[in-house]
Amino acid sequence: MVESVPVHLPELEAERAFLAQARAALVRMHSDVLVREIPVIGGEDNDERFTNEANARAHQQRVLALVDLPDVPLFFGLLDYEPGTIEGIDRIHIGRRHVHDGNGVPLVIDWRARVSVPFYRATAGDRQHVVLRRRYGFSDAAELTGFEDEPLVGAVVSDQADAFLRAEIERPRTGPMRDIVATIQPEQDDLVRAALHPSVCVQGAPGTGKTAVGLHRVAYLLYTERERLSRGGVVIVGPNSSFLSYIRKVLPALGEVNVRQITIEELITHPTAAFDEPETARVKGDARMAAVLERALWSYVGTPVEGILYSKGSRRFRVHDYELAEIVSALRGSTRYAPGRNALAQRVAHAVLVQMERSGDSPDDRVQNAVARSKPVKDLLAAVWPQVTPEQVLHRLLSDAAFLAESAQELTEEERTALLWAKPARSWKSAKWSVADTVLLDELEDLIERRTGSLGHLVLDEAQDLSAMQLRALGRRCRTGSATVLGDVAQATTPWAAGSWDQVLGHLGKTDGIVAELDRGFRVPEQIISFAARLLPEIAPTLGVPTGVRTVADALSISSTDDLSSAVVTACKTALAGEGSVALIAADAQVADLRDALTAAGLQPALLGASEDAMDSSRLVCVPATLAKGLEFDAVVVAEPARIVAAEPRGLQRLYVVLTRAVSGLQIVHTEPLPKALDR
Ligand SMILES: Nc1ncnc2c1ncn2[C@@H]1O[C@H](COP(=O)(O)OP(=O)(O)OP(=O)(O)O)[C@@H](O)[C@H]1O
Repeated sequence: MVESVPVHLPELEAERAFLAQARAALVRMHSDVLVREIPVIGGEDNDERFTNEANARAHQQRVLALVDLPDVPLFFGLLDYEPGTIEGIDRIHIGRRHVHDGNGVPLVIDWRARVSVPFYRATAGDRQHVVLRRRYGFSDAAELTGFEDEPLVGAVVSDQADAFLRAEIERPRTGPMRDIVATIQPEQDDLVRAALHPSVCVQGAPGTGKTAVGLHRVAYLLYTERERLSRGGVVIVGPNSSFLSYIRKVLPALGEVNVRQITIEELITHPTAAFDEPETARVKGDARMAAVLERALWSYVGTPVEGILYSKGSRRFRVHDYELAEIVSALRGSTRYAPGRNALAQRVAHAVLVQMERSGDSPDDRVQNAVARSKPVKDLLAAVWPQVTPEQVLHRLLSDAAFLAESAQELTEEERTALLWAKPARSWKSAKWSVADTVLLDELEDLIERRTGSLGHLVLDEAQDLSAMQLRALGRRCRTGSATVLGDVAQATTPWAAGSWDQVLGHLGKTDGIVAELDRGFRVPEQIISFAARLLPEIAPTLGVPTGVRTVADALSISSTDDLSSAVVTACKTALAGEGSVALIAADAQVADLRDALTAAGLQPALLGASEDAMDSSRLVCVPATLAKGLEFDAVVVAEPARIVAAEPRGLQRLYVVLTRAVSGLQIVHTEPLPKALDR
């Protein structure tokens, strides 16, 4: 959104009048929906209640989607088509949603519609029937301030789009992330508009627009596949609540209010009360754990050593041990654990029924069910196919070294030792589970009884940090749906990260997914990205060096000092003299002291993670390094890189994340030497 674009005034006035007309039309559309009666089906059975609730929900969402957000411009672009290309109209305004007048004549066309595509894709060489593209500038209050025309025929000025993009990227940040719908780039548009199936996986350097692409893709898919997706729903999984809070406004601004944005812990809803050492968490997240859990669970199924005797009146029916053994062995592994148990009871009952028939009876299903529930059969089940809970199996696995050794042949002895609890809880009921444990419990749950239902679409942001077992748990929730997987292997900070993107897709159960790469960095100025990229040979040697699309004068400064606090205060004051958001990022353990120093200097910094709206409430935010992922600020001050590196096993990756958060300027302040890779 460019604020001052020189334009011919009467035409600007006409555009303003059109904007006012479109706004009035949207208000009317909103009030039409508001007063429209929601159809109610009579009756109180479950189907009718479900339909009535679904209708009410759909109505509510439609009402919300039509709210005119005062600070979001209703359109951002315009296309003039060659006459006759589209029936009835040659000129379309493109906006975040569709607006029509009282007669159904479109005033603003949704950016997701097919006729809007050339706004993002047409070039002088491939005009797609477009003769002119117009881009509008708005003030922060969404007032139309100007526009810029890009003719695609005749004398073509080629750098206008770039200037517009640059202005849009550099518009000072206040509060949460905003949409990029006015300036989506062609390589991003390819991914945004990719079909629902197969799944898409995007590897991209910092600031290449992965998160933006994921969010706009969701909006696009909800537009083209609303019916299909409304059944299973769409979920976006992000790394933590600060990140989710940062992205929360993008989809509503695009008119999509019905997408859950949550962390993986919120998706796998098992309470946690324990923490793992990194090596323990790594082993628990390893794909080999799937086989370990499967073996552990099935080891509960034994071999019958004696037959059973079923009595009915004075008659006795016997099923021999070898017959039982045959039934058990046929069932073992051919179904999930719980249905296998039920099937065992039914097959044994059937064997009894066959004998009853042979002796002249004609028993029916009810008799078979009665036999399946009888004491001899129950005793058999308890002995050879006992009922188990995920908690029981995992508790035994993590506390019983012999059981673990038997179940976990694929792990090394050191890995098994890392798994065993130092002080096991007495019973599975009192066990305290860690985050990694809850994922194992989730796997066991599915081995016992298949999870039903599937999301329509799942977006995984910062997916490079997920473990194989987490990916399996996520994939189970989206068995028939598709996924958008976003990440950067150079930013993998967890010791349990699953590995290459092909492996990630494999664990997720989406082996048909396509892997694409974004390599133009929009956020970070070239000088900063090439400085941060000095770390790449150490942290991700296979990745190419990213490029920045912009250079910014004096974007990077590095100062060595004896007094960290006062140097940080000075750097933050310098940054605050500019426009937009400012972050101080430091090792988690140093944040409190530095924040005190900033407060003492009268700067009133907010603390990220302390409240939902930390990034909305103050221009200056103190950010613990472990929460910086996915975020961005106009200016960033990084304190003591060496401490950030020393704080964790993948400290260099963390530093790479931290160094790539700035849109305009990065100041590095240090007392200790910089990490070797940077200090060239
Ligand atoms: N086409 C675009 N037009 C305008 N701004 C863009 C465009 N693409 C990306 N940006 C901006 O660049 C910044 C980085 O985008 P985003 O956060 O999506 O990148 P990312 O690849 O997810 O980064 P990271 O790896 O650091 O999480 C955002 O401010 C985004 O709005």
